This record gives sequence, C-alpha cells and structure tokens, in this order.
Amino acid sequence: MTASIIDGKAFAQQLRARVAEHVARLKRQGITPGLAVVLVGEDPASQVYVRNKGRQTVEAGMASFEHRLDAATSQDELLSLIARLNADPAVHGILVQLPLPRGLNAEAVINAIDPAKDVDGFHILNVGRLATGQRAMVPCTPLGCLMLLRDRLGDLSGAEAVVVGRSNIVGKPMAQLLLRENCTVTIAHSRTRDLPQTCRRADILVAAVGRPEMIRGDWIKPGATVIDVGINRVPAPDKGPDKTRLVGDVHFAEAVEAAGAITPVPGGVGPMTIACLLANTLTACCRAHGLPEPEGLTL
Ligand SMILES: Nc1nc2c(c(=O)[nH]1)N[C@@H](CN(C=O)c1ccc(C(=O)N[C@@H](CCC(=O)O)C(=O)O)cc1)CN2
Repeated sequence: MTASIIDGKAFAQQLRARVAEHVARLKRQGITPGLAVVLVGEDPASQVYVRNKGRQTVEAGMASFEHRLDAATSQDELLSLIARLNADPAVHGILVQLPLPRGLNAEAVINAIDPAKDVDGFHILNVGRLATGQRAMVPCTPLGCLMLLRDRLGDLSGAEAVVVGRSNIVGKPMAQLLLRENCTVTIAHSRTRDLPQTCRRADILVAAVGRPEMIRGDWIKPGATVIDVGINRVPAPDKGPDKTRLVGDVHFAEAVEAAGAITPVPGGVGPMTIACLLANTLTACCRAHGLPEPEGLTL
C-alpha cells in the first residue's frame, strides 16, 4: 500500500482564507481582531515562526502587534507587558513564543495571560476546560491535527488512537481532543515498554516526540492514518557540506508504504499551527464582542 499524502499546506491555506472572509465581515462592523505576539531573545527558529505569524495575521486582515524583547528581559518586565496586553481592548489574542530563554518561568508567564486572550490554549484554565469538555481555547497544533483527521476520516468514534509524546503543547491536548472524539486513546512515551507494538495497535498514530525518524514503517498498522508533528533539522550531506533538511518523527519513506494516509514534513502539520492561531484569534475576538463564533474554526 502507498499512503495518500495529507496536504496540510493546502488545508491551512483554505483555513486562512475562511478566517480572512470572517475578518472582512467583522471589519465591516467596525471590529478588527488583533493578535499580539511576544518574542523574548533571538532563537533563530522562533524568529522565523514569529515573522510568519505576523505576516499571516496581516494577510488575514487582522491587526498584528509584535513585541520583540531582549534575552535579558526580566520576569517582572515580561509580566508587566502581559498585563498591558491583557488590558488593551485592541488585542484579542496574546501569544508568548516558546521556548523562553533560561531564567524566565514560562508557566508563570502563560498563566498571567487573560484566559480569554490565551490563543495558544496553554493557560491552566483552558487546559482544565479542555480536559473537562468545557468551551476552551484549544492549542493550535493539536487543533490543526484534529482538523486534518476529521477531514480525512470523518467520524473518529471508536478508533484506536496512539499519541506518542506527552508534552503540554501537543501530546496531552491531542489525547484530550481524540478522547472528546470518542477514540480509545493511549499516550505513549519514552518509558512505554514496547513502543513498536503499542504503535501497531493504532488506527490513528500521532507522533510528537521530537526525535528524528524514530517511528519506523513496521511500527505502523497497514492502512493507519499517521500524523507527524515532529519538525527536526538534521544534517543532509547529500545536499552539500553544512546543508540540512527537515524530517519528522516518522520515517516517511518507510511509513508511506504501510499507512493509509500520512502528513509530510514539511508541509503537513506545521502550516496548520499558524492557521489555527489565526482561527483562535478570530474566535477570541467574537467571544469578546459577544458575537456568534464562525463554525468549524474551533471545537
Ligand atoms: N507559543 C508557542 N510556541 C511554540 C508553538 C506554539 O504553538 N505556540 N509551536 C512551535 C513552533 N511553531 C509555532 O510557534 C511552528 C512550528 C512550525 C511551523 C511550520 O509551519 N513548519 C513548516 C516548516 C518550517 C521550516 O521550514 O522550518 C512545516 O512543517 O511545513 C509553524 C509554526 C514551538 N513554539
């Protein structure tokens, strides 16, 4: 079997276009959704992500507020910026790019964000709401994965889902979302006793471990849907000295022979993260103004 390739890039483009349509409608009513992104330090990958977030926010017709702070910024300085953004009515969504430089307490910073503006869905209140089935802001990457899965499979009820990875950003919220869809969910991780065998049970396999090409083709149940969240930069000597390429957590060339459908890296889950961030900002703006939420953009 050769798997269908799930085109996250195309899906994300359509999602951004839908968001832009809703934004245009809001703007005709005098409301402009606004997203504030805070970057502390100079991590090269984070700089690229933040630049892309700003560009795509503007392309969707929203207001973008970018705050770039020195790596030496203190916790208090960062918290007072968050307080200002919480109080600013032009800002409907606040995102602090992770990871933060050493010395800053990410947990405290995230929990200082107004939960209604927490478009990353990382605030403890949103985590709890998601876990208890209440209306929450849903973390962007897992939300994007869920959209791709629903688009591919329709009803996910009863499916055996295995999430490899237990991070707060992806693994845990992904498992919550799949549970909400009535999947039978296993969260596997580095201490799981027989990881290959656990993965072989999965109708839906979500890989979010951050280890290049760890999941091999013979770990995949024939016909399974594989969602690869990993974005790992590895040396590519075939392309020349010092060249690199991106690979996922799944060994794509092997997995494509076993799976029914699979997301590529790049071009799979990655682009969905920013598209869902825009969707969450629009949702937060509608909620802030007591307006109906556009359908299909969140849970
Ligand atoms: N506050 C947050 N920090 C981080 C998050 C997050 O959701 N919120 N996620 C990641 C990084 N990230 C967004 O911030 C992100 C990662 C990857 C992509 C993406 O489009 N990837 C492309 C490849 C890009 C490349 O060439 O390097 C792809 O997979 O096709 C977008 C956003 C950590 N921090």
